[in-house]
Amino acid sequence: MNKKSVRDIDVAGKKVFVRVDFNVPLENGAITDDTRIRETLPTINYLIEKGAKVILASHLGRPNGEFVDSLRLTPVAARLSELLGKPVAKADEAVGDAVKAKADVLNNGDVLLLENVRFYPGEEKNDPELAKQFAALADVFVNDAFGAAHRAHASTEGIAHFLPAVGGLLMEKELDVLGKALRNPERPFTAIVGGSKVKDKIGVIENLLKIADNIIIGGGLSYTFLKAQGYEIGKSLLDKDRLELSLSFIEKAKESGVNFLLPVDIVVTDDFSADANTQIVGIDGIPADWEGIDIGPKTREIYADVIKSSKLVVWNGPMGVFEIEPFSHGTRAVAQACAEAEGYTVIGGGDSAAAAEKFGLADKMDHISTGGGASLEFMEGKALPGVVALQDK
Ligand SMILES: Nc1ncnc2c1ncn2[C@@H]1O[C@H](COP(=O)(O)OP(=O)(O)OP(=O)(O)O)[C@@H](O)[C@H]1O
Ligand SMILES: O=C(O)[C@H](O)COP(=O)(O)O
Repeated sequence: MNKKSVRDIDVAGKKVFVRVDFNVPLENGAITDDTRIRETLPTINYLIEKGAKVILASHLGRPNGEFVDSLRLTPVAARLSELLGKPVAKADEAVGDAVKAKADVLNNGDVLLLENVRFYPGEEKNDPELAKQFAALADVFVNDAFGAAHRAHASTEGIAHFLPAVGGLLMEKELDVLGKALRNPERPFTAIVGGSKVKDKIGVIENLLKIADNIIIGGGLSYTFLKAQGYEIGKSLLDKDRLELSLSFIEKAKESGVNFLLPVDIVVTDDFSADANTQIVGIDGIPADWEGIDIGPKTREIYADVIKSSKLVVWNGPMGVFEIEPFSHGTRAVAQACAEAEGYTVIGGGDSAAAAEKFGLADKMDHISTGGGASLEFMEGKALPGVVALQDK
């Protein structure tokens, strides 16, 4: 990282405002995956050991500038306290006199978690007034929220204009791993792009065409590419505004010698449910009233071979509707191949990370990013505002 990190500054006795990404999945108020909390422990423990007064801030969900009780950070404070093995004070607001009073009585090594920063309309607007109020709570700003680094918000970007600003250890790790992978990739470098949002993934494919040796396309994304080549895709997902662009990627890959892999067979279904009828068809055999839901067995084999013989694999987006068991085989095969690959495997957050976890293969991957959208924007080659705002080394 060409930005200063928490290791480059003196934090002893200082109040440190640490922006973390504790945007964890909740079900009936219980945290169902605490990865994002666990991944911030190195930074928090480092600050505790150095005698800093740690003030943590995060968003949770999208409350749109209003106080929403179900999106309070109370369960997160409890889980963090368990993980740290020490009490974590919790504020019911993120700014104001009551919060300031709580911050002012912290002893060295104490931890305070502020309330959800998105309860304030100024957060997502990057309002300098709100950023100033956050800054007034502390002496130093540490950004460890890689998952929110693509957002220019008051607690991720704005605050950095009012306090000395450095990166946390998770931020440093994410940028180093993803940066090293993409800037100087070990070859063959294989990028796997799946999922359902064609619009969101187009940018990443465009950038990958410049750096990858193999690009594997799967999931809902594939059908726009198949349709662009003239195949019938039935009721499968389609982004009809991006047909030409998809075709141009296939052409560009040919010109630049990139191996651009699309499915050769497909699992199709007549209904989006576990007990629906399914068939395996070639790409020229999708029935007009059925939809593609997973990659077929031949495709799985081809993709797995390419993945296993790669030196670097970066994966973003499932190969099919893996949440429904009969349509999970393609994603499972790709996850298994990543786990078995000799090379370095990086998962770009979001659903692919959830899939690897579900199949019990997460610990076989070399790096699972805590950023979904953030890792995607990073892979697109875009600057992340939460990183740009930090002090240069
Ligand atoms: N053939 C398909 N038809 C419809 N939906 C699909 C298909 N293949 C995969 N999906 C769905 O795509 C969703 C994930 O798509 P998305 O583009 O959000 O990827 P992602 O990996 O979550 O991205 P991010 O990592 O940025 O969060 C999954 O819920 C999956 O069920
Ligand atoms: O989950 C994420 O990708 C981050 O926490 C950012 O959340 P957002 O998409 O609501 O800004």
